[in-house]
Amino acid sequence: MKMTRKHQLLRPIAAMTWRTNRRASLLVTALVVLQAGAVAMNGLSQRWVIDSAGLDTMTGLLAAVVVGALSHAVMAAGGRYQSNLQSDLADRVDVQVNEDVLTMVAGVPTIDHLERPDYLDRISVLRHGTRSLAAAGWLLADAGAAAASILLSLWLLIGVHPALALLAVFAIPPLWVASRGERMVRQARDAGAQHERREEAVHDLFTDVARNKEIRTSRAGRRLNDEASASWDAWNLRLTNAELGSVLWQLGGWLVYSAGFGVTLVVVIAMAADGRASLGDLALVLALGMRMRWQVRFVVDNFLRLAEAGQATRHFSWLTSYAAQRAGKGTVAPGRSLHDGIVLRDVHFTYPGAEAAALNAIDLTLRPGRTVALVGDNGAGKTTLAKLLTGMHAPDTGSVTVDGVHLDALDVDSWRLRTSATYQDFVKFEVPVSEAVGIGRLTPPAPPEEIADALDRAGAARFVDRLPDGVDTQLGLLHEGVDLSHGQWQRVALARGLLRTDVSLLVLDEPTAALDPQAEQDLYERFTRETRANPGRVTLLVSHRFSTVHMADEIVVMKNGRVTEHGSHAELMAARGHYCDLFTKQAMGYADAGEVPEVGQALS
Ligand SMILES: Nc1ncnc2c1ncn2[C@@H]1O[C@H](COP(=O)(O)OP(=O)(O)OP(=O)(O)O)[C@@H](O)[C@H]1O
Repeated sequence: MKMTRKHQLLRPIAAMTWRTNRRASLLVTALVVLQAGAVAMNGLSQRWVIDSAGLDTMTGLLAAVVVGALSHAVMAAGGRYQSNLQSDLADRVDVQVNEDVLTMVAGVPTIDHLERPDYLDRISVLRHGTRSLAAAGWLLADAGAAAASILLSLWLLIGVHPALALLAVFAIPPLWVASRGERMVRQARDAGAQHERREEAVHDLFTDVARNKEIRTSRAGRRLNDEASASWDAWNLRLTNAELGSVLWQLGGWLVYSAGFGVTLVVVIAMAADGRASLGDLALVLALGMRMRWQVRFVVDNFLRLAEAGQATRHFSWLTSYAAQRAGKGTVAPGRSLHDGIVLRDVHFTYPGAEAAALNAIDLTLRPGRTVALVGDNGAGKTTLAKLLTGMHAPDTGSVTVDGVHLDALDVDSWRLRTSATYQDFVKFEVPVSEAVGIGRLTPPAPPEEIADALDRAGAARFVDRLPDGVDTQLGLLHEGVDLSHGQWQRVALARGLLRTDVSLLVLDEPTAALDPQAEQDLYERFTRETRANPGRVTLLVSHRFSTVHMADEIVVMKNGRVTEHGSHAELMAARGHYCDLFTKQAMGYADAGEVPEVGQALS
């Protein structure tokens, strides 16, 4: 990673630390600077003490003892106090960095980063590394102070004999091998992120009631766990090997330093023996040499931790620039009422890593005031198209425009204000019913009458009235609430999607998959009537049931990512194509079961 990028990130981290606690930040900075001088002063005082020992005057000895005591106090007590303060500050900044990461992850308008394994790996490594990232500024300051202290020590050593500067050369191998070892560990950690995610995902399977049922039935629990554990163990072995390799390299580096220090001592002892150096000089070299070993070690350790922070820093920088790149261009979405509608021109889209395109050459105009039904077999591309329209994905080529403005040029928040959607993989919010529905409002809280209206339009009012506390009933077993049937949960999700009525685009992606065909048809008829009364809105109904969408103003049939038929029910029936074929089969089936009586009329 380039230094400039690191600096770009260190600045906000430093600013966050400063904002968190100014007094503590100032105190720690002062202690860092003091520490840098204390080591050299300590060595120097030892020389003064020894050199003053033979003299008549006590003043020099006293001054040396005071300097020595002070520097020792700064190193011992100050060091501990400083590290406690630093750790406390880093903890608080960690919370802030974590929040920033989550805000960025959630703030990226598209969802590609949540579907791509390589991006998920980066986010996972970053989320595990926020603590080291938060401490990065102090690590750098400490390493800088230690480096300054080493230079000061060197200057004092050169005062004894210039050749003693060679001790600095022996400090290079430990630094160099530390960097090499760190690279090995970092690569192993990056490579293992997917195993870590997998292990976590498997553990989640065991604690989630809904998924746990399936695992128990299929008795797949042990196998899944064994597989995830095996892949985790393999990665752990690789990480342990890398860490062991790193330690061996460091051991080699320290052996070189120790040998150099030994040679230095022999030289100074020889100098003292023939009178070219005093006993004080010998004490100084001994003290500084020992301290320098400690200081180099400190720089190395900080460097290793800084490199770990660097790994998180790289991913943080990536996320920051990715989020900035993906941010809306700032054009505010056109007014609530659409005029020209939403136009897709030659839209192609392939999921990252997928071989086949999910959408292929889509040309479609969704006109305001109309309900458009999107039908097709499983995997036809219906949900993908819905996700493109709500801005979750951007087309690879082609364009999506809203009243003539390109969707990727729109301010995403303003477009989200104009859209509402219910997806087939809805969320079961375990909160009171009113909140589970009220979350659908962008500026909470939702007034009770709006919630009641949404529940009514979603066909949920009746069963909610029967709940122990009506709309105040706590949902879900997690908080000792009431669990609902899957269809009831789906109706609550639908009410959430229907809460906002001032939208330009309403996407209902199989919102009724858990309901019977008759209930689905009733709801679809209602949405179609509502949209006709709302001439500035487009409602997109996604369904794989051909028989329940015949009332829509337009029906779009999709197959293998392409639009194969498009028109009104009557037009498509007259064309006698795929739609006519499947509609007839499905409608007949339901009519035989007496579920969708209107279908008979529609067929005739
Ligand atoms: N996140 C994803 N990553 C890779 N491929 C995906 C992803 N989501 C969907 N696909 C693929 O894209 C194609 C279209 O999927 P899509 O979910 O849009 O179909 P659909 O018509 O909504 O199907 P269904 O009726 O089953 O919901 C499928 O081949 C599917 O495998």
